[in-house]
Amino acid sequence: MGKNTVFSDDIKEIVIDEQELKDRISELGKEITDSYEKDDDIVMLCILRGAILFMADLAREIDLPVVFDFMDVSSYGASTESSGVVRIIKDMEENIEGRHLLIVEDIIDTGRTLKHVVDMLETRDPKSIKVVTLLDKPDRRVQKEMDADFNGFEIPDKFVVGYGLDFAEKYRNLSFIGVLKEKLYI
Ligand SMILES: O=P(O)(O)OC[C@H]1O[C@H](OP(=O)(O)OP(=O)(O)O)[C@H](O)[C@@H]1O
Ligand SMILES: Nc1nc2[nH]cnc2c(=O)[nH]1
Repeated sequence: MGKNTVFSDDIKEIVIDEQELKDRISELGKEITDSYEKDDDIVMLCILRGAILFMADLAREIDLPVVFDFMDVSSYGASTESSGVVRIIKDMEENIEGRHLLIVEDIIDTGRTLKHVVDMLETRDPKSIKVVTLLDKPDRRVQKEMDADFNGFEIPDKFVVGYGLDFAEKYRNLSFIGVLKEKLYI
């Protein structure tokens, strides 16, 4: 398991290891770079808190000038099941009217969080909205139309932690994506 030995006893399974994350994020950076023009005005919006590590690594693989912004949104609380109620805890700061918006998510699960964020930001008249997600759980989608423009990995219907994703705020600093042992959810 290498780093993060403090969590070794908690992990049942590694779903995506550190090298696989690195390689795919590098490819995503190229795909995103190729999808814009060199002089496009792009705001990269990190959806806190889960997407923070992905945003940091992805931004360095995008060969375009980008502006960073952050929005804190929460729907899971300390549970592994979405509450269905999406709360905006902190709005973004940039004015996105007439600019290209790239939303950076760690995971699209039911799609409720993304739907809420996209619907809200569309009213601010950006020139375009694209979404990049590291992980996608298509089997869990409630909001069927909520697919990303760029998608790192499709994963099965398992609650995952690591590389930004938490369970009750823990495990975000794991360098891989994994599944916890069942006893920890009790
Ligand atoms: O597609 P959905 O079912 O809406 O789930 C996806 C959202 O759930 C997680 O956020 P969470 O509310 O756990 O906040 P966090 O990123 O601060 O951990 C994750 O970061 C996504 O934003
Ligand atoms: N940590 C974590 N947060 C999520 N939010 C939606 N799905 C997930 C998941 O599998 N893991």
